[in-house]
Amino acid sequence: MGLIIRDNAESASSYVADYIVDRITSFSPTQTRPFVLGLPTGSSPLGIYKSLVEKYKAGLVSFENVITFNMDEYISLPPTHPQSYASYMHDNFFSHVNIPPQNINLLNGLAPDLAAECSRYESKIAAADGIDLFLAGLGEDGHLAFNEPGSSLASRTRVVTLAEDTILANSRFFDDDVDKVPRMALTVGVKTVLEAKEVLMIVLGARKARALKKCVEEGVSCMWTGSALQMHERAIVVCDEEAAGELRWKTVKYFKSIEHRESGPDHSPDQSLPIRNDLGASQTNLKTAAGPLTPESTPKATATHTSSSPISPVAETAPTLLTTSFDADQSPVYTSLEKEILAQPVPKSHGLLGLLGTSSFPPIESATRHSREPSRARSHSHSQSDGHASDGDSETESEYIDLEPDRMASRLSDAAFAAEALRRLTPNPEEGRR
Ligand SMILES: N[C@@H]1[C@@H](O)[C@H](O)[C@@H](COP(=O)(O)O)O[C@@H]1O
Repeated sequence: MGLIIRDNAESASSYVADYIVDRITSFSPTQTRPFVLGLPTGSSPLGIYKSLVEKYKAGLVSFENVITFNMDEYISLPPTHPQSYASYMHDNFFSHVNIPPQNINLLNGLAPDLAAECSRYESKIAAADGIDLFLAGLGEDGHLAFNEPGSSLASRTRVVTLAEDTILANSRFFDDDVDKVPRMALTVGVKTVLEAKEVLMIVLGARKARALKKCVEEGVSCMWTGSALQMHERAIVVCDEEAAGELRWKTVKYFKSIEHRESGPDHSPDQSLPIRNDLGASQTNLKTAAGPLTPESTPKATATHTSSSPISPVAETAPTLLTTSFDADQSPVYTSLEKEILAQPVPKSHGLLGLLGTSSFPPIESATRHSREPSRARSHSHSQSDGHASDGDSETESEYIDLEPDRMASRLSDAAFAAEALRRLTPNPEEGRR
């Protein structure tokens, strides 16, 4: 899972809008091969819709061959109700762009058979060959779409009962009257979202900080269904500084650093946008653990090994070392990050110690009287208190230090080797200086 942190809601929204436009245009959708976009509602995506409308009006993107599937809808609100998600989508997006009405898919919260409505929706997504990019928001209680705490991570489109927290949070759209908020809804399932080829989640504002922390830094849990994105191989969370407010500094530093490392000082943040490449129109961005690759940072016509496992921020650094790209002379082609890593001195110690770097450990020191004394003292007082003497208890402190090399050398059968061992195992010279 990638995490993009922007200073404020506006720049986070603009990042997402740029990302979506880039995805659609690089896909080059046609009537027979449309781009399938999953869409959310709520206050968080409003800036994204505004920006998409502006880009459409500026001629930067067309929605003519885009099919949309919305995530959820309240049960019992007619589509014309100002707070229905159908109205929301019409007012904020659909009525401002060139998407054909037949390409718009919304759940019908008034359907006579709600279970059949849910099956119809899943079948229609499947018939469209799945969702290419699912844009999502995050509820204050960590919900993804309307998958409230406790929802199965294998859930599909279905009828749900809203949690009290959600009813309270969404009452702001219903004149702050909780009684006006519908109690039930239709929602795509967690699995429906996870089956999208790519997922982008927008998270804005301090009131989402706890949920974001739960979803990014803690384990995958049905109690915070947004955390399920950790299991998606192409999921990116885009948040503002306020939403990032409860993340650990280590997490923030890590995700910001990999963005910087990929873009470098001469590149703008837009460098993190998906690549347009010549590997085929449907080729999605080759995103390494260090963030989406960029045209400049990726040599043309090279294949890059990518990581596909849901891994922790710390573990994610490792796969970036394994680019398997070769130029015409069969020499490896490294990214700037890999060159940086390869330029680092090779650790001198062995195995795991070497991987961790020599500076992580203090130099190994020989045992001294100072370091042995406490354990001896503990052992001695213990034997006195319980009244049982062990073998070693009859030894004095100086006997213990002096006799240890003798005992080890005497176990060697080869006399010459034992003598050599004895010579080496003489007590620490520091002992004599004390
Ligand atoms: N069903 C929607 C969710 O899909 C959305 O993610 C959430 C967040 O809304 P907001 O962005 O207003 O906080 O709101 C509703 O509950």
